[in-house]
Parts: sequence; structure tokens; C-alpha cells
Amino acid sequence: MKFAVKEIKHTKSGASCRIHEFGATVLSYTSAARREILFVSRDAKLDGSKAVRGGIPLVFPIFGPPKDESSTMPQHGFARNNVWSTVEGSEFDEDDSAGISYELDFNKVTAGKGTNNSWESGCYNVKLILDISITGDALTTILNIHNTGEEAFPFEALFHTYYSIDDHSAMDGSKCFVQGLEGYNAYDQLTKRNKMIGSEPITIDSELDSIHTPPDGIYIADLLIGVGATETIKLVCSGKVDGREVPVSVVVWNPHEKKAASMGDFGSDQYVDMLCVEPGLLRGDTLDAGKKATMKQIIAA
Ligand SMILES: O=P(O)(O)OC[C@H]1O[C@@H](O)[C@H](O)[C@@H](O)[C@@H]1O
Repeated sequence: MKFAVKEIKHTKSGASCRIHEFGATVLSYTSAARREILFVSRDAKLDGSKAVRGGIPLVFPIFGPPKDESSTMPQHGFARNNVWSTVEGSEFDEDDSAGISYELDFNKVTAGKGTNNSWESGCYNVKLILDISITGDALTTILNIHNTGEEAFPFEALFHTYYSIDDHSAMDGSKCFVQGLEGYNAYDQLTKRNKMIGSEPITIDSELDSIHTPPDGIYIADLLIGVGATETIKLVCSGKVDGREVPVSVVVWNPHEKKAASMGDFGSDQYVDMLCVEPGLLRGDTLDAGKKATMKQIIAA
């Protein structure tokens, strides 16, 4: 099957982005300074056989494998595994910004429901809308989650953002780091241990897969990400459920050498070229029937 990849240009600044309709995955954002912010693996599947390995896949309604072991919903849910449609009339290119919106109606979801879960059995219904906008120096994505069914549902949602790291330097802590998670609890998914993040930035020297939960009273993730010798990115992410601000957690992931080599859609040497910093709602929020949740990520280059 041939998929549409849409290019959005902000004429005023010269910035642009590209979006794959499979998963409404943002593949690329090039700032006015002509810098590519996102990483897509050279081995990524772009033919719909798998979620795109790179860019900004959307994680919904579960993060990781299902908590209920009898469910066969695939890891990270169905949002990244279905074809989204563009919202008619949503494309714009104005002085301030340019953008487009995509939507996924659960009634049209064909893949990734799995079996033995309340999505598959028809208890829940949802409409997802992703608003994407760009300026000369920022990419903003807003995921709108609308419970269109009659039952409340629990959910997790995440922007699984892959950043491109300059000069193969992801393992060099002076160039590649995540700053701003001080006081967060880090749950290491590899060792199953918790630790408190101190004032030192997070750097990578081996496989890294941690979920960072903010301390009480912190709702917005506000981070600085080192992506090269002189380049940093400011990431801000906020979330609301039914109009109420909720805390944003942040997953930091790099597969390192061994895991990279085991993934069929990831170049085995490319772990030095990327870092995933994935903000989202992971604290088990519930969305009541008829209500909306939103998650907004701003990446400023
Ligand atoms: O291979 P996937 O399903 O895209 O997941 C990639 C990674 O995604 C991260 O969000 C998870 O914390 C990791 O555990 C996982 O390996």
C-alpha cells in the first residue's frame, strides 16, 4: 500500500515539516536555520507494516505492553498503527505559523486493538485529533483525545519523540543530555529500580529506559535537551484531562548497541545518532464519557 506523506511549509520563515499518514507520524521538522530536529532510522518501515521507527509516533491508549496479561493489544497501543485522515480545511500557512490537523476515529481503527480488552470488545470509543503547527524555530503538536463513547476509559498517552543527535555523539554527555528532571522519580525499566534524579543532567553510556514521574506540584515538563556540541532544544509539555491540569511524566530511552542490533527496523550503529525523550500522561488518568483530554508538546530549536 502506498501512503501519503504530507509536507507543510511555513513560507514566512522557510521552516517545514513532513507527516506520514500512518500513525499521523511527524517524520521531520526543519527549522528556519535548516536544522533537522527529528531522527528516523534508515531501516524504518514506511509501508504500514510496523509503526515508524522515528519521528513522533503517538502512544495511546497504553504505554508499553498491556498491564492486563490476557490482553493482546500491542505495545504502545493502536494510535501509531493506523491510517489517520487529514481534517478537511485544516491546512494553513500564515505569517505567524503553518500547520495541519489529522484525525483518527476509533470506528475506523483496523489494527492494534488486540484481543481480550475493552477496546476490542467495543466498550469504549474515542476520536483522536492531532494538531501540528510550525514556526521558524518551533514545532508544536497537540493531541486531543475525545471520549465519544458511553463508558469512561483509563488511558496513557505519549509523544514518543526521537531527536536527532549531531556527529554520532549520543554517548558523549557533554553534547547529549537531558536537563530539567531534578527531583523526578526515575523508574528504571531495565533494573526495575527507582531512584531520585539529582541536579546532574541525564546522560547515556549504556541502554537507557526510564520513566520519570514529577514530584508533587509539578505538572509541566520543561526540559533542555543537548543534541550536539552547540545545539540544544527546549521541550515543554503540558496535559489536561477534562480541563484539569495533570502531571506530565517523561520517558527517556536509548537502545544502545545490543538492543539496536536486535531491532529489525533500526540501524545497528544508529543508537549514537538519536535519543528519545517522550513526555506524556502515564499516571493512569481516566477520561469520562463525552469529555476531552489534551497533551501539548512544544519543541523549540
Ligand atoms: O519498539 P517500540 O515498541 O517502538 O518501543 C521502543 C521503546 O519505547 C520506549 O518508550 C519504552 O520505554 C521502551 O521500553 C521501548 O523499548
